Amino acid sequence: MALRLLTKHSAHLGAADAPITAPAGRPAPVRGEVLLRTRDLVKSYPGPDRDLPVLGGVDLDIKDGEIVALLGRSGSGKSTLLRLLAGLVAPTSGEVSYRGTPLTGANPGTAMVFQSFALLPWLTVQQNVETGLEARGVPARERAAAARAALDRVGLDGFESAYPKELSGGMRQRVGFARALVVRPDVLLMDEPFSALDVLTGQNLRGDLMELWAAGEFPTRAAVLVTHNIEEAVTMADRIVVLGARPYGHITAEFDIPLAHPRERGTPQFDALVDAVYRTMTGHSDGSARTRPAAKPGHRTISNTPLPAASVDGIAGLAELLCREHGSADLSDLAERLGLEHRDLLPLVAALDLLGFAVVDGDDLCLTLAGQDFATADVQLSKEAFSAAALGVPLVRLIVTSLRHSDAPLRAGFFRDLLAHHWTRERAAGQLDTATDWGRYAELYAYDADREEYTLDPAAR
Ligand SMILES: Nc1ncnc2c1ncn2[C@@H]1O[C@H](COP(=O)(O)OP(=O)(O)OP(=O)(O)O)[C@@H](O)[C@H]1O
Repeated sequence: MALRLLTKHSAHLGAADAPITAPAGRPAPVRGEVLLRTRDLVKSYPGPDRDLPVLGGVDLDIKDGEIVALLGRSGSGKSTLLRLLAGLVAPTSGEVSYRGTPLTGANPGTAMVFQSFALLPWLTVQQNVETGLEARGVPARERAAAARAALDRVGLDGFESAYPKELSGGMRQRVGFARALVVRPDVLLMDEPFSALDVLTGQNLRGDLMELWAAGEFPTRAAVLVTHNIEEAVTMADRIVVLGARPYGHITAEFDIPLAHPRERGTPQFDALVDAVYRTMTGHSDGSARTRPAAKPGHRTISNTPLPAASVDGIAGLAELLCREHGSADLSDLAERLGLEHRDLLPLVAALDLLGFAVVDGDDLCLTLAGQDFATADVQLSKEAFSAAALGVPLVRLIVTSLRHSDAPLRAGFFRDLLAHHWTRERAAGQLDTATDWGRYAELYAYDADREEYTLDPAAR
């Protein structure tokens, strides 16, 4: 379903159909003017015994005319930053301002599109779109016309009286976009808006939106997109901001994307940008002129070495694949051949790197000798290679040494609490799951899931 470009085809002529000029009461647009600004933005959430930092000292400007993509590993604070820009959560310290005025509540210049669509199931499509305007006190008649126009704009003319459950995922997200665009926000904030859609539906919606944007018919002045998908970011954004997670969310790199729209995957410039961003996100960038590489980790501790969500099976699968590729492979090629997104490979690549089984060299992932042993030796030797590597991982080592100093089994809660000094409960639990899987396979310790207890394997004494 293609979006209709209202100014050319619409039968409805309401407030939302007007050509894009400054809405009444707003200053006239100035290309490049800073619309949103954060300075030294810090956000922490309360932890069990101290505050857990999520974002530390973020300085970001969103300017008139640009689409900015926020990329970063899970937990780097992308969604938190978006919610701070929307004024939906308050900073712990530092400032968010809209057109020079510090926010004290919800940002009047933004509207949000959510991954989960967030439609109200008991309201019709038309009523869902009107909610945004209702909250801003727009009179009923004007509201109805603007909502119809916004629905037409996103290709949903004729679905006004349908309920969300009657629509496909792609159509529901079109309603999500109509609801945000109907208020003609200065800055549209999008939190992984395509990731709940199947690939083709997402591609179609993305293409339609970019068509409107390129034609200057998008009723917003700027947009911020949170995504995990590097190709999506390179397709849509004028600028990509990469957030790093250690020890808390901060900007590690920025990339300008100077390509004209529509952008084609597979062109050398497009692929080079995807690779450069990918290298930065995996922490192995020699970088573009604007890239600041992440600080080198020093001594490894549980606070600076989070475990990726990678199972032994997944790690072995990737190592075996590399063996079949004669020990190394171009990561972009590999992801494409496997039909994966770049991000799907990231935890496995991080795990191979952490275990010393592979190194990232430029665009290539290369097995080390230890990695070859792990992938090719018989089961016992492969386990031994894994066990030796796992003992170099701080959390696994902590569990083993704690058990060696204890005569009795140790509770998982003990390690969760230690991790919770540095990570949120959710991330601590995820890391402990990985450490459990790795240590069990390595025959370092056993884990009783019912009792939530670790016991040292006799061989590891
Ligand atoms: N309301 C909250 N209370 C406590 N911790 C929170 C809250 N919201 C987010 N966090 C924590 O802040 C960290 C950053 O979360 P956020 O959702 O912003 O990251 P993200 O980069 O968007 O992650 P993802 O890509 O997985 O969505 C996470 O560790 C998360 O558990």
